[in-house]
Amino acid sequence: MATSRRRPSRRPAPEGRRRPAPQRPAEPGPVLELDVERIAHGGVAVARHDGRVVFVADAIPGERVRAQVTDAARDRFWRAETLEVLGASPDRREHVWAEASVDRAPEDRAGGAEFGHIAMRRQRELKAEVLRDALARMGGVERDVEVRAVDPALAPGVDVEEGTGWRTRVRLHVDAEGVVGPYAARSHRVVPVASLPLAVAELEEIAPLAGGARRAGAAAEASSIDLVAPSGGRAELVVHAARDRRPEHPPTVVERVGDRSFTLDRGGFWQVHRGAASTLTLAVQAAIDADRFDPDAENQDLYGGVGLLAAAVGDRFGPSTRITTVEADARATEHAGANLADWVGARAVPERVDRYLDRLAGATDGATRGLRGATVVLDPPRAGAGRTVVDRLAELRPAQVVYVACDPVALARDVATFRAHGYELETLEAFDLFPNTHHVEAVARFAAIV
Ligand SMILES: C[S@@+](CC[C@H](N)C(=O)[O-])C[C@H]1O[C@@H](n2cnc3c(N)ncnc32)[C@H](O)[C@@H]1O
Repeated sequence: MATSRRRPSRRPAPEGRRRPAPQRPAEPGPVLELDVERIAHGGVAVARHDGRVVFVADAIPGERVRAQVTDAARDRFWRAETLEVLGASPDRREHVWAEASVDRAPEDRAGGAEFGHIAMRRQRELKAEVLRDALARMGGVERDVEVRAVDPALAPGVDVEEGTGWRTRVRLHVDAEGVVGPYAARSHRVVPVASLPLAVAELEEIAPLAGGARRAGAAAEASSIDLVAPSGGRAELVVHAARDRRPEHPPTVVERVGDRSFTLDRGGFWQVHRGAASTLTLAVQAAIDADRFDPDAENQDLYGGVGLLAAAVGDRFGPSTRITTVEADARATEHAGANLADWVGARAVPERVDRYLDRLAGATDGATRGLRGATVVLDPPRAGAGRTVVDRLAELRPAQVVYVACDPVALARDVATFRAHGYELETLEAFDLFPNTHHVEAVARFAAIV
């Protein structure tokens, strides 16, 4: 039922869509009472109004909510934000982050904790549902999957029960008035906050929150502040100006995973949850089928970062295991080379994965034996490996591919491409590496069946 209209707000395209449709200006619509049916990819729930799908934020399947339509520009679906919960789910709880609570006006809700109002067990069930649906709809695979909490033994200091205290990297923004905070959900408006419950304790201590920004040295020209808590060193606060260039020799930090140390640029990629690197190390090691593993084949760690997963493979199968880690970022590759230096069989190649595979496919000089019999670990960014890379990789016929995925829809698309090449999804594990958000990490194994 339509009762009122509110000011327009800019909405990002739904996550997981590879190429967003050309941006249309959001058109605010009515306030509706909605019965929420199920969860969708991207952390929003699905309801219907007059036969039209409405994606509604901050709601739980089974609830009845009063919601403001914030974008009614399309015929096919609208977007809305919960204003009031009229019939609460038994899984609704007080938000773990007061500043992200549904009790606040939607434009004042801090972003980055869009599941924080849902009981942890239900959060994981919803993530499993999204993964299952995506695999069925886009990957053509019916697969039941459980999303598992991080083992507390792998994540010291993290409150696994509450899903708090896990973020080792946080970016805060600084607006024109010098206000420091996260962006509000679904916008680029900076929201001042008094706490960062998802961050590890060391970061909460040094974060310049609730008016402390200028004290902490956020100069007038600062545009963002990065908080970094490496496991092998002190937590650091880094202030960036809008026109900062990446220094030629950026400062480095050390991360420890079991007995290993990894050096990386302070602003370089590292798995964000305090227990993520260990969880993925164990998951990748477990996913590799030892019967299909050949230590002398041209094994690959594609999208390798600073060599975390190449090390996982080597630690399982021995230091003479041949493995090439391929990474587009030259600095990360340099670190990977050094991090894996004590390994006879490891090398690091600074190249884009698509070009690297093209080169392998074209090699006719005997310099490579191709990927026949090889094991490939594939850990692409959120958009997934994509058709070009999966086509090329599958044509090179590795024995098995262990795919680490942080986006269910991108994974499901790539599943379909692998299957079209005769690779079947054999195993699938999922981990809650981003508690209180909608994100989920999956580790899948594909093997050539034809
Ligand atoms: C999800 S991270 C995984 C890194 C590493 N496996 C780890 O767990 O630490 C993805 C990595 O892929 C790199 N990357 C992004 N696009 C790439 C491309 N086209 N070719 C090679 N590497 C790429 C990024 O720089 C990033 O280090």
